[in-house]
This record gives sequence, C-alpha cells and structure tokens, in this order.
Amino acid sequence: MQRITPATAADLFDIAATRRIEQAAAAALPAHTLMQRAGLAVARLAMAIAPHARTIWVACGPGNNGGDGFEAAAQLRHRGFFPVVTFLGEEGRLPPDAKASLQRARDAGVTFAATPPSAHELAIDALLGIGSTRPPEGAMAQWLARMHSSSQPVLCVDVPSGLDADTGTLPQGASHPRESALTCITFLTLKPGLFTAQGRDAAGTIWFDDLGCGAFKDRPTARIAGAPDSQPRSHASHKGSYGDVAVIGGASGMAGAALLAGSAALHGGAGRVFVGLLDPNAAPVDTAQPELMLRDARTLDLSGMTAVCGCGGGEAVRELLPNVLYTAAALVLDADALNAIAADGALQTQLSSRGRDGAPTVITPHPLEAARLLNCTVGDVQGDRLTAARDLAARFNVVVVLKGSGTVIAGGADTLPVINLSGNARLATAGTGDVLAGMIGAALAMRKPAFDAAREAVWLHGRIADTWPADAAPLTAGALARRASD
Ligand SMILES: NC(=O)C1=CN([C@@H]2O[C@H](COP(=O)(O)OP(=O)(O)OC[C@H]3O[C@@H](n4cnc5c(N)ncnc54)[C@H](O)[C@@H]3O)[C@@H](O)[C@H]2O)[C@@H](O)CC1
Ligand SMILES: Nc1ncnc2c1ncn2[C@@H]1O[C@H](COP(=O)(O)OP(=O)(O)O)[C@@H](O)[C@H]1O
Ligand SMILES: [K+]
Repeated sequence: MQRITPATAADLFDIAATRRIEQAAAAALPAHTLMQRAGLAVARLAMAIAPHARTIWVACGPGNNGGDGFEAAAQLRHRGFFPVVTFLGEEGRLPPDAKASLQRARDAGVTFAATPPSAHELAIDALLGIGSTRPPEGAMAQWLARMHSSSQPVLCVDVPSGLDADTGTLPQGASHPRESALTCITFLTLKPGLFTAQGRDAAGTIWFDDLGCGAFKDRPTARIAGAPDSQPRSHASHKGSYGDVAVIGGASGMAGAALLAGSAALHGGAGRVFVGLLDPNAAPVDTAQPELMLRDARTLDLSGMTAVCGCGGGEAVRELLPNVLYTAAALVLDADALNAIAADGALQTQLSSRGRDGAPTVITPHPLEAARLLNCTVGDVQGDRLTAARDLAARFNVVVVLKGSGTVIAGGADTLPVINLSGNARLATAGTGDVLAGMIGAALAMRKPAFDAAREAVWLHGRIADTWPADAAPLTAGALARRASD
C-alpha cells in the first residue's frame, strides 16, 4: 500500500484499461483473490484511520465495489471491530465475487441493517466504483449526503462513489464532503479522475494498492510525474547561459501582470529579463525590481529570446501577435494573447504553423480561455480536462498547460499527458497565473524542451504553494514570484 503525494511518479489508467488489467490479474489468480485482497487492504487502512472506532458504517452498493465493502466488513469483524453494513442492492443480482464476499461477511458475524447506524466513528463508502453509470439518487444519494455531512472520517473504496474515474467529474448536485476527513484507497491502477477536476476534493488523501499484481502492460492514459530532477548550475555559467526572457503585456492599467511575470522569470533563473509594456505611458523603471529592463513592447527584437506574451495584454496585445508568433525563439502565450488568438482565425493558423515548424511554444489557458480556443463551453472543458488539453495540443501543435485543480500538461500525440499534483487553493488569487507564465518562460530560456519546461515550472509553482510557511504572510502573486527560485 502506497500513499500518493505530489512527489509520486506513476502511470494513470482509464476505466477501460483498468478493466482489462483486472481481467488479466483475476485470470492469473485463484477465484475471489483480488476482492479478498482489496477488502483486507480497506480493513487495514480503516483500522489505521480509526483505531478506536466503536461503530464502522460500511455502505455497500450493488456491484463489486459493494463486494469490496462486504469483504472489508468481514475482515474488520475478525479483528474485533463492529462494522454495520447497509446494503443497497439485490442479493440475487450481485456479481459472483461480491456474492461470495457477502456470505463471508455473514459468516463472520457482521451486523446488517436497513438504515445507517445512528452514530459511527468511520464510514466506508463502498457504494460505487468504476462501474458508476448514472448519478446516485434515492437512498444512495441520501447515504452519501449523510457521510459527507458528518464530521467523522470517510474512507472511499476504489473511487468516491459517483465520481467519473476517467474525468474527475461528479454528477450535478452531488453532495460534497464538508468537515469530514477523506481518504480513498484505490486498487490495481491509479485512475486519472482521482487527480483532476473535482477528483482531488472528492477523494482526499489517496492510497494505492496493486493487490499484489505488480506492474501492468496496458497503455497508460496519462501520468503523474512527481518532482523533477534538480539540475545544479555549473560553476562556470554566466547570465548568457540562462537565456533572455521578454515579457510582453501590461496594457494601460495592467502593468502589474507583466511585472509579476517578469519577476517570476527573473527569480526563476532567466539570465536577463526585459518587460515590454504595451502602455505607452508606463514608468521607465520598476524601482522595486530594478533588475527588470522596462521597454516599449514595440521596440523589442524577440529573435533569440523567449517571449512570455499576454499577461495583462488587454486588446493592445493583438496587433503585436503576428510579429511575436513569427520572431520569438521560444514562446509562452497566456491570458489576453490567448483570447486574441481565440477570436482570430489568421492568428490561429499562424500559431499552429509555428508549432509545426518546431518552434517551442507553450500555451497556459485557464478553463475559460481553453473553452474560447476550442469554441466550446467551460463545462465541456471541465467535463473532460485531459481530452480538452490533448485537443488543444493537437490543434495548435503546442504544449498546453490547462490550469486549475490537477493542472494538465499535454503535448504531441506521442507524449503522455501529465496531471500535476502539487499546488492548492492558496493559488486561487489574482496574478498567480502570470507568475506561472514567467516561470515557464525562465525554464524555456534555459533551453529545456517545451514539455519539460512546462511540467517542471507547473510542479515548482504548486510546490511553493504547498510549502508556504504557516507563519508567513498569506500567499500573494508577488511573494510567490519572489520564491520562484526555491
Ligand atoms: N472483481 C474483482 O475481483 C475486483 C473488483 N474490484 C472492485 O469492483 C469495482 C467495479 O465493480 P463493478 O464493475 O461491479 O462496478 P460498481 O461496483 O462500481 O457498480 C456497478 C453496479 O452499480 C450499478 N450502478 C451504477 N450506477 C449506479 C447508480 N447511480 N445508482 C445505483 N446503481 C448504480 C450498476 O448497474 C452495477 O450493478 C471496482 O471499482 C472495485 O471496487 C476491485 O476490488 C478489484 C477486484
Ligand atoms: N485550487 C487550486 N489548486 C491548484 N492550483 C490552483 C488552484 N486554484 C488556482 N490554481 C493555480 O493558480 C493559477 C491561477 O492562474 P489564472 O487562473 O490564470 O489566474 P490569474 O489570471 O489571476 O493569474 C494557475 O496556475 C492555477 O493552476
Ligand atoms: K466507492
């Protein structure tokens, strides 16, 4: 059993691949072995979470996820605990493994009840796993709401019930855990939906158990990449070794966004950072950051530079984009640059031919910007973030950083997308996206391949938020940028 942390590197498998893997694993073992192992793993984790629990409520559903719950209840009873099982299904229609586990729970002397116990110290959610096909309703929805509104911990078996294990979406109106501590133990494979969209909030702390089946031969859907390797600077390096970044943005009233990106690029390790402001009346120097070389955006020669374009760009950035797309040696497109491209077919053509020519290009949309680029709704993007990121990457021949909880980094068809696990809601404050764009710019300026530059910067950006000192001032974008070298 392994606890998954932001530093864990592992492949992710969708439901279809998981089913194939499960079939192959089951075929290689005596009947019922997988479910017994799964139930034992649930019981062990339950005992670790609530070692003094008097009543453990095990809510079991109509399929094999429910079977895991029966098996866990049997194992807990054997160890002197008092599980109370509520079963929502028909015994005659249970799959064979689950039926066998139901019998084992009965033989172990587990208590069965029609309704949840009046009090419990731990709830085990074994209602639905990867076989969830429609939104929970009726008693199932009520039981989930009851678990989620209790302050007692909840242990989800395989997948939080109702969560789409491929996309991380919950059905509309699904109850959300409030005060309860959430843990999920997932079996055989790590599923992408646990790590993006609503998955992180629904699953809480994630544990993985391969049920003794080892590594899998199926094709992964995506991966979690863990901490990037640290690359120490060589002693003989100089500022030219780390490249030039030019930030282009900061239209009238929005200079801050460009200065934040510039600060992040500087602290992220770029050799020199120019900030090309679009506001003709901008101040000639930022006295708080005199290292930044402020210029009029229209005067910068971007050949040989990494451009970070769009932060606070407003409408004004549009006229510069043809030149930026043509000349920048490497490019990060953010915010208003993306909005301008979404509204202009000629710029879209230019962007995709730039990518086809192999010029390193990273785009960093949040879900609304991604929806504009894909000409769909935010709901469509959030409904399948992996697919949205992959579609954008294929359409524009770029590396895509689709931001939000479980940021997705997608590249070409032969690059497995990455879901980033670092970061938290502290980052949900204005300007942190500008900081990320600057950090990716710094990594690109060091001539890292675009996918690696994006992945490493996204990871570091989130890690800084995860390790934000408890006694420090709250996270702001400016303070985040200054820690970009951490
Ligand atoms: N077969 C085995 O030996 C193993 C099974 N495992 C468990 O089996 C699970 C998959 O089992 P299943 O394929 O049976 O799928 P589930 O147990 O997730 O659910 C399928 C059943 O739920 C019903 N259902 C779907 N949505 C519903 C809803 N909203 N309301 C009411 N009923 C609903 C379906 O009609 C079907 O009867 C995994 O998630 C995992 O927990 C794993 O433990 C690995 C080993
Ligand atoms: N809940 C969260 N978990 C992880 N990362 C988050 C969360 N909320 C925001 N972020 C990150 O914060 C950044 C916000 O970027 P963006 O939406 O462009 O904001 P802004 O335009 O204000 O800079 C992104 O990197 C995003 O992934
Ligand atoms: K479940």
